[in-house]
Amino acid sequence: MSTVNIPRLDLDTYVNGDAAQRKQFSDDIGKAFNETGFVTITNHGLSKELIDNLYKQVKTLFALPDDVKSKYEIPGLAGQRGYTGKGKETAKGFKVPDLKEFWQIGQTVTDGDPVKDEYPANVMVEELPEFNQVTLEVYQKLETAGKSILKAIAIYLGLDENYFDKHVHNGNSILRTLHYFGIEDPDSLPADAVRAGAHEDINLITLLIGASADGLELLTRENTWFPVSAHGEDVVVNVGDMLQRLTNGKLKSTTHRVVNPPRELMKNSRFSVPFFLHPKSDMDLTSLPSTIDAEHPKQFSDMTAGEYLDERLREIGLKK
Ligand SMILES: O=C(O)CCC(=O)C(=O)O
Ligand SMILES: [Fe+2]
Repeated sequence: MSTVNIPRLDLDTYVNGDAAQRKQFSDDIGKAFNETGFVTITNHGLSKELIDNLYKQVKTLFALPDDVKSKYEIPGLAGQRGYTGKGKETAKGFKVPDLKEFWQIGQTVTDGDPVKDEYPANVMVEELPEFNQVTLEVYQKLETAGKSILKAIAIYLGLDENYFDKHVHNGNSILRTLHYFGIEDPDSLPADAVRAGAHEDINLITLLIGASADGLELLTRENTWFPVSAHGEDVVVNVGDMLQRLTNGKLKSTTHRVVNPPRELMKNSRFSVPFFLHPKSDMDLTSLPSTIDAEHPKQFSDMTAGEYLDERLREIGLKK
């Protein structure tokens, strides 16, 4: 039997709870991140209206003609802002690109902040002012939820509750709106073409809206695929490689993928919106000494978040 512990946790019990509720949340998320690397979260601060409007905007964006979208595909940005077209991202170790197109929004930093010059400006969709406005609001709300989750994780790790704050303040996080496009003729595809090939996320944690649509699966410790499904507006949260490195593998960056639907449903699109919570590039990802002992020898080389991101963007074909 596979050990698949994906608890459904109420973030409000951490943010506004009493000491016992906060401790319970932190224990529960820590345990799940140690076993399976995934939880689902309720009361994350995004209303149903906001999520519905987000999806409305995302569908409108991807329905724009390809020549309009490609005007927002900006060379030199490694897909980190604006549009990335079909066939551009290939999961590490795969030959055939994923069956998706996406749009990425990054951090908004006020003038005068030292990281201002590190980040490219966001790309605005001229045709859809509401897309720009709604995605900015979603970015900020998911960032706030993510910061609270990192506080609970810090406590689980025996660190100061505010350990992550200075690293994620003005961090290099990305909101990705994703379209897995419909395929009219599945026979035209290479045999191994999938919506999203098996991969691990690069960042600290990922908050995903939209796993209510089928397709997302995680790889269990027994090497079997297990479907991840969220209720309604719940947000799925998983550990990324940066947090796994920092904790010497105590928190698991679990491999996941998005499978193709049955053949007769291949013509239907799927949309999803992950928020990849990144620290600033100068965060040291060297494993915490408390996570290294005789039973758990050091697994990873010492790197900063910026060095690690650069290496990974090259591996997935976004950076040349
Ligand atoms: O579309 C999904 O459900 C998951 C997307 C994902 O894993 C990713 O973009 O890293
Ligand atoms: Fe992912």
